Amino acid sequence: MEKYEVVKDLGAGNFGVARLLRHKDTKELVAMKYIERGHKIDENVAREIISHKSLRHPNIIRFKEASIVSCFISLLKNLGCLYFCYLAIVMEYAAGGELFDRICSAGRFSENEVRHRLRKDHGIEGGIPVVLSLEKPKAKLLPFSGQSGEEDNPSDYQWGNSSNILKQNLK
Ligand SMILES: Nc1ncnc2c1ncn2[C@@H]1O[C@H](COP(=O)(O)OP(=O)(O)OP(=O)(O)O)[C@@H](O)[C@H]1O
Repeated sequence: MEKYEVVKDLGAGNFGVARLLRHKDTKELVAMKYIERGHKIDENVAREIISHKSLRHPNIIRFKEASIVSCFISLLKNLGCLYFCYLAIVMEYAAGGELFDRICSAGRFSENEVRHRLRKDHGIEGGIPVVLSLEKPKAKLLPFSGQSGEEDNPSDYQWGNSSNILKQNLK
């Protein structure tokens, strides 16, 4: 992980924080997600990593690598140190931000826009019935590589919880 330098914090989720990093040699931007863990990665996490690693699709954020990082934090007055251990997952950076924020600022998307997005980004033709049957998607989706750096490209965003938001708006 020494090959990356920190650019900025991206945000925090339920399980950890994400940071934007730059590869020191190639200058490639990546997102790194830190999840606090014990010494071992249990077999469920290992299975998640293996399945994410095997996903290769232009609409799915690309998994790059994972490793364990650890640090000691000194306590005051020689009380000793605390040891923290994190699972660090390096993945493709989605430069366009959160779809959730776009929905919030747009208020709601028109049916045409939803249809267009589902067809373009998810490859879903019969859009709305399929969205209504979706629970939270298992993977974060984006249409094409998020590394274009084009902040204004509405395609390069995280879908995260968006199917739930769409469900609420379409009721
Ligand atoms: N690959 C990425 N590219 C760009 N930004 C990202 C990426 N992954 C995470 N982020 C940013 O970091 C924030 C935290 O991400 P994280 O995946 O930890 O949580 P989340 O998706 O918001 O929620 P949850 O914990 O339920 O998965 C996100 O809200 C997003 O803004």
